[in-house]
Amino acid sequence: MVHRILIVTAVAAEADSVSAGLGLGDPGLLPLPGGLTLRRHRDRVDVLVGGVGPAAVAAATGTALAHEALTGDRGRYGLVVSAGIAGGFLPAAPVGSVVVSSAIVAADLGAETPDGYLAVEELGFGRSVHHVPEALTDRITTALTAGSTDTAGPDAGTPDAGTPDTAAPGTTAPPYALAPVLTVSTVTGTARRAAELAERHPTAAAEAMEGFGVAEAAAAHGVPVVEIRAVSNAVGPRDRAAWRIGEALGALRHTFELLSRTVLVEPWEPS
Ligand SMILES: O=C(O)c1cccc(C(=O)CC[C@H]2O[C@@H](n3cnc4c(=O)[nH]cnc43)[C@H](O)[C@@H]2O)c1
Repeated sequence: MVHRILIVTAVAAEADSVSAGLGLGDPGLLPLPGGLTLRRHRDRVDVLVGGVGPAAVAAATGTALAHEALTGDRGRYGLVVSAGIAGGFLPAAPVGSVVVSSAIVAADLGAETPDGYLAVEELGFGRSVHHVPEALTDRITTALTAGSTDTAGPDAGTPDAGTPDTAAPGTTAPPYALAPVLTVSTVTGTARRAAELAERHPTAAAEAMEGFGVAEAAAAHGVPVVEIRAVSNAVGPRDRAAWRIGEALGALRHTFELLSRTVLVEPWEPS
């Protein structure tokens, strides 16, 4: 049996981009407890607006996962995806590019001490990292690379391919990076904080506010999880006017267009 896929975003604009990219037509609307609504596409892919921040989205994702487990005809979801826009660390993730998570990291779940930051593991409880199965990221990056070479020539699809043109669907595919994505409860707004995070997580390519919450809920239900983010702004000194939300939403849509031809048609199932 092929399990459904659950894609969770923070806000409706992100869900609209994902849904448009899927190209599966108008979804059916399925009310869930807690005032949530699942957008069900062709009985295969569910898109959920889960709210901003790790706590809201963990509650929403947990509700959807429990609902499927208790009332669904397929037992459980086969895959959960945390999707949306994000801040990007330069040079790995310029505005308009996409980051596929190799790991989902709670970057502020721990304790400050006079000697520096301690993650929860170092405090003796909990976890701050979810590793994403390589078999899953391989399938995703293969699809994105194929999409890039289809439409944009040999350099597209590599992390250092540079800032793409505005990502209108059907034109240049966004370049991507495969790297850890950080989850923060507070958007980084200073160069000092950005440098702290980069020092602690030198391979991270993006920060957003939901991935770890989605991952905790997915892990509690034994479902694999990946985070896919389109970069709207650089991580650094706050400049909200510089956020390129339209460009990022276009890249998000294009990414799901590419995935819907492959990964989301033949869903990855853990062995
Ligand atoms: O105003 C709009 O039209 C609009 C459309 C789509 C999304 C938004 C958001 O504000 C989404 C908030 C969401 O974005 C993530 N995000 C984006 N950049 C960063 C960042 O630098 N650091 C942390 N998070 C970021 C985050 O996941 C928020 O949930 C507005």
